[in-house]
Amino acid sequence: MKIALFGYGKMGKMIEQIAENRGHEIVAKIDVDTVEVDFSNMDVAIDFSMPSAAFGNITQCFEHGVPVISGTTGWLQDFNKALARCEETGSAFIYASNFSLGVNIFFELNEYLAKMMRQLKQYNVDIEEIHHTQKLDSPSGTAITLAEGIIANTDYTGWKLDEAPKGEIPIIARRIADTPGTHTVNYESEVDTIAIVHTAHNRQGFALGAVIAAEWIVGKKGVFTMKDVLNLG
Ligand SMILES: NC(=O)C1=CN([C@@H]2O[C@H](COP(=O)(O)OP(=O)(O)OC[C@H]3O[C@@H](n4cnc5c(N)ncnc54)[C@H](OP(=O)(O)O)[C@@H]3O)[C@@H](O)[C@H]2O)C=CC1
Ligand SMILES: O=C(O)C1=N[C@H](C(=O)O)C[C@H](O)C1
Repeated sequence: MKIALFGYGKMGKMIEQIAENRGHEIVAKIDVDTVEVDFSNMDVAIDFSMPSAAFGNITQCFEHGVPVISGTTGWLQDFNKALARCEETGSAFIYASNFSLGVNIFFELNEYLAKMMRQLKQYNVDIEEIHHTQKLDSPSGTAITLAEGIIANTDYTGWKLDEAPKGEIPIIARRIADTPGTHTVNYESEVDTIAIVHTAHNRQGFALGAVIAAEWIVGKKGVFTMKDVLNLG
């Protein structure tokens, strides 16, 4: 498979290694300085770039009929517009705030736990995410997906960074050098705490998930999620 990498930073480089080990060819490494892109020579694009660049990269690929795997976080204000462009152009798209198998299982666990906690008003929930200090967006995309999973299954109506009013979920974002990504969902009562935690030890899980999604999407049309790719839920 011919893969174009939009964004050749920490994740782009890790995806290159894993894709080549699985027999794929990297045909383009598109970065902030790239002047011209040859869209005719790629089977699939994988975008791990920057919040300000993701929407433009993704929609350019759609215009050229190239399916897109998007891992960039922090651009969700344009998400619905991207979905509409995908449908209009007859292209194919997967966005995931986190491509690792472990986190996608964690997302399922989070929703299952939220359903059980719905009636237990003595517990208050919060989410903590810890990432490396180069991270541009806050809270993390993964923390937002976790919050959305709780909101869909309880009476919580929204989330806020740091302090949140009653009925909304506080998300605490910490930045610590060299931390690939740790997410905790905490239910606190006066008598105890129930916590679920996912800790990434490195970036390999994110990159492998993105390459597996790219292998899966070629030849398909429409908007999909990692649940489709991994047959979860
Ligand atoms: N969904 C998931 O599983 C995961 C998502 N992520 C997300 O992926 C994104 C990238 O993460 P990471 O690799 O760590 O970040 P890096 O900062 O290491 O890499 C981002 C790269 O994008 C480049 N870039 C800037 N502008 C453009 C542009 N217009 N087109 C293409 N590339 C551009 C940057 O170039 P330059 O440095 O020259 O500006 C840089 O090389 C982040 O949003 C992060 O949150 C990260 C890990 C897992
Ligand atoms: O920027 C990162 O590094 C990561 N970003 C994603 C996010 O915002 O959730 C996924 C992962 O946690 C690493």
